[in-house]
Amino acid sequence: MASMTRSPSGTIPSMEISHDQLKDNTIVIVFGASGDLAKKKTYPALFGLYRNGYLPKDIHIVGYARTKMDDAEYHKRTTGYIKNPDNDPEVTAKIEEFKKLSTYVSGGYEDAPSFQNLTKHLESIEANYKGGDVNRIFYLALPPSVFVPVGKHVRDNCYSSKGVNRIIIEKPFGKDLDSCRELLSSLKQSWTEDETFRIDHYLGKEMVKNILVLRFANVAMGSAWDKNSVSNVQITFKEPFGTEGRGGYFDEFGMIRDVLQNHLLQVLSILTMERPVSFASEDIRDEKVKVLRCIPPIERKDTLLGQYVAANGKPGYLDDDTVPKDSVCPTFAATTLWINNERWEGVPFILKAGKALNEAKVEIRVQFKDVAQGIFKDVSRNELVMRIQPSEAVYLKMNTKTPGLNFRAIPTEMDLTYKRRFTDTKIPEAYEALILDALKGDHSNFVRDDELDVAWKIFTPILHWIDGKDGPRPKPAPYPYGSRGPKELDAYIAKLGYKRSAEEYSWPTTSMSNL
Ligand SMILES: NC(=O)C1=CN([C@@H]2O[C@H](COP(=O)(O)OP(=O)(O)OC[C@H]3O[C@@H](n4cnc5c(N)ncnc54)[C@H](OP(=O)(O)O)[C@@H]3O)[C@@H](O)[C@H]2O)C=CC1
Ligand SMILES: O=C1O[C@H](COP(=O)(O)O)[C@@H](O)[C@H](O)[C@H]1O
Repeated sequence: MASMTRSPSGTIPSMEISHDQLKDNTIVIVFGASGDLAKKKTYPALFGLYRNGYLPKDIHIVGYARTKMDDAEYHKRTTGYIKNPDNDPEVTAKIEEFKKLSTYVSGGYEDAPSFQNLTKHLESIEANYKGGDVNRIFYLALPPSVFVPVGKHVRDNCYSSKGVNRIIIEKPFGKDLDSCRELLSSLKQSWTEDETFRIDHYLGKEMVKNILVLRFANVAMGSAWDKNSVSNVQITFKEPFGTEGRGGYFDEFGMIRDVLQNHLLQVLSILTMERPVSFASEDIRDEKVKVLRCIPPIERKDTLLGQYVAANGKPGYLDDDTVPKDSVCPTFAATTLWINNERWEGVPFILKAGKALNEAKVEIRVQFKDVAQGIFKDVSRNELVMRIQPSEAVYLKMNTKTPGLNFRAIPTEMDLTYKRRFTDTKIPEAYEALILDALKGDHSNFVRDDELDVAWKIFTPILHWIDGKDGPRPKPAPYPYGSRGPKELDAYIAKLGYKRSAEEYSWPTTSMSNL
C-alpha cells in the first residue's frame, strides 16, 4: 500500500512506495506476443522502461503465443513499433540490448504440456540468476475468451514457488454483468486479489491522473464542480482509423465494450467522485465505486449508434473480410449517463466514441451554465477542456473584453498546453506507467472487482438490447469514413443542453481584423 508524504515543494502530496517492489530476478511473460496490443503497446512500453532504467536488474522478457516464429521474426514484430524517428544510435544500441533479453516460446492456451514447456524455458533463464527468489509477472495480452484457461494453466504449471507472482489482464473483463462475474470468480480460484492487476490503460494516461490534482488541489475548480455551475459534460474518444483486420475481435464486442464501458467510464468516475481520504489505492477506488453506484442503467432513448461506411477512398466496416457482411455492430456510440446524487443530479454526462472519424482526439469538455442575463446577453458559455490526447492540454474558455475602444465580450482561453508549459518533460506512455506500477505492486491505477460489477450494471441492459437479446437488433446509423460521426449527433447533443459558442471561436490566436 502507498503512504503519503509531503513533496519537496510542500504543496502537492507525493507517493512513497512501500509496496512489494520487484528489484531483481524477474521475468515478464507476455502471452499473445504475436498480437496487436503486444506489438503496439506492451513491448514499446517495456522497452521505454528498460531504456530509462526502470526495469528490475537482470530482467528477462519471454513472449508466448500459438504462432510459430523464429527469433528474428519475433524481434522484428516486437520492436517494430518502438519509436526512433531520427535513427538515434543510442536508441538503436538499446534496442539491440533489449532484443538479447527477450526470447519466444510457442504453445497453446488450453493444454498443460505447453505451459510445462514454458516453465522449462523460464527455469533455464532463472538458472543464471544469482540466488534468492525468482519473480514472474504474467501479462495476458490476449482476447478475454482465453483469460480463464490461461490463468488456470499458468497457476497450475508456471507459478514460481519461491518469489512473487503477478497476473496482469486486459479489458474488456467479460461481455456483460454475468460473464464478468463468472470470469472474475474463475480467475479468483487461481489468483488472489493482491496478485491480480486488471489493466485499463486510460488510468495510466497523464491527463487522467491529472484530474485528481486539478479537482482537489484547486479551490476555484472545486467550488464550481456541481449541478449549480455545470450544464453538461462530454467525454469524447475519436480515432481516425477503422477496425481494419481486427474485426474478429471487434465485431463480437463493439464500440461500447471496447471503449465506453471501461476507458470512458473510468474517466467519468474520477471526474465525478468525491474527494478521497488519501491517495491510497483503496480510498480512491472506494470513492469511484460510490459514484458509479449512483448511476442507473443507460436507457435506449439516451443512446445513438453508428457504423462507418466507405468514403474518401477508405473501406466501410462491412468491407473488412474479418466482419460478417450483415453485421450491425456499432463502430460509433453516444450514450448519456445521469448521476443521481446531490452533487450531479440533472447534469447529463455524454460519453461518445467512434472509429474511422475525422480526427484523433480524446477529451473531456465540461460546459458551464449561462451567465446571468442582463448586461451580458448571448455571451458564450465557459468550458473547461482537458485534452487527454494528442498533445495533453487543459484550457478554460472564458469571455474577455475585446481590446480597444468598444465593450464587447469575445471567447478566449486560459491555456495550459503541456508541451509549452513543461518544456523538458517526457510524459510516460500509459502502459509504461502501469507496467511499472505492477512491478511495484501498486494497485491504485488498476480496476478493482467491485468497480467492474457496478460498471457492467450500468451498461448491461443497453448491451443486451444491441446484442438482440430482447428483440430485433437496433440498426446503427451510417456515417462516412472520416466524418464527425452520424448526422444525428449534433441534434443529440443539443437536446442535452450543449450550446455552441455564440461567437466564432478561434484558438489559440484571434486576429482583430476578423471581428
Ligand atoms: N490492440 C489494442 O490497441 C488494445 C487491446 N487491448 C486488449 O488487449 C487484448 C488483446 O488485444 P489485441 O492484441 O488487439 O488482440 P489480437 O486479436 O491481436 O490477439 C492477441 C493474440 O491472441 C491470440 N488470439 C487471437 N484470437 C484468439 C482466440 N480467439 N483464441 C485464442 N487466442 C487468440 C493471437 O495469438 P496466437 O494466435 O499467435 O496465439 C493474437 O496474436 C484484448 O483484450 C483487447 O481488448 C487493450 C488496449 C489496447
Ligand atoms: O482499448 C483500446 O484502446 C485503443 C485506443 O487506445 P489509445 O491509448 O491509443 O487511445 C483502441 O484503439 C482499441 O480499439 C481499444 O481496444
